[in-house]
Amino acid sequence: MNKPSHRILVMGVSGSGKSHIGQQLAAKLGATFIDGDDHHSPANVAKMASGTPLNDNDRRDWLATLAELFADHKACNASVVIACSGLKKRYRDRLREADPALHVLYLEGSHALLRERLATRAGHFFKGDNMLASQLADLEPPSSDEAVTVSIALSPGEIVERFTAALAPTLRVH
Ligand SMILES: Nc1ncnc2c1ncn2[C@@H]1O[C@H](COP(=O)(O)OP(=O)(O)O)[C@@H](O)[C@H]1O
Ligand SMILES: O=C(O)[C@H](O)[C@@H](O)[C@H](O)[C@H](O)COP(=O)(O)O
Repeated sequence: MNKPSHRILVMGVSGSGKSHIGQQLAAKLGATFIDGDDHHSPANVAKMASGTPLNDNDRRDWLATLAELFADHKACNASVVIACSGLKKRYRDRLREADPALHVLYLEGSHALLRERLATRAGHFFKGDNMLASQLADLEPPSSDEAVTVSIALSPGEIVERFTAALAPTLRVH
């Protein structure tokens, strides 16, 4: 029998720690980590770099690409963690088309703490509070049925621990 594999979405607005936590989670699970940011089109990157938030239309092809990555890993019975804002329910539904058993970790934080985290992060194309405010406006937080929600005020290690503990029965983490 194949060993179990898992597809995991780490979601939240910019600055919530998706990349940082996603990498640690993937390392703990022996999964591949993919940063959704690396799959934006040049047009999307240019738009964000100019300080303009993305809209549904801009995100459509990007989500299709990430869904394909989930599907490819599922087809190979390979575990993968993808960091992607996944702000709206329908965006997550789009990703779940690739794997109905998709696990979701939602990183929840206050506007003040998110702003602080973004202010201390260097060398990233994301621009400013205007985009953070727009992402918070777009955000449709997942219900407890859809995701494990963990506060970003906790340490990265604790966040990973809480998520893996919540999913222990299905993830078979040792
Ligand atoms: N739980 C945490 N505690 C403290 N700092 C964190 C935590 N999670 C992430 N960070 C830091 O916050 C900043 C934003 O994290 P990042 O992973 O880039 O967020 P995102 O990918 O969601 O935009 C980074 O400098 C990162 O090192
Ligand atoms: O849905 C969105 O609008 C995108 O996810 C996007 O705007 C993202 O937030 C940026 O690529 C910044 O990257 P981080 O979210 O990693 O800061």
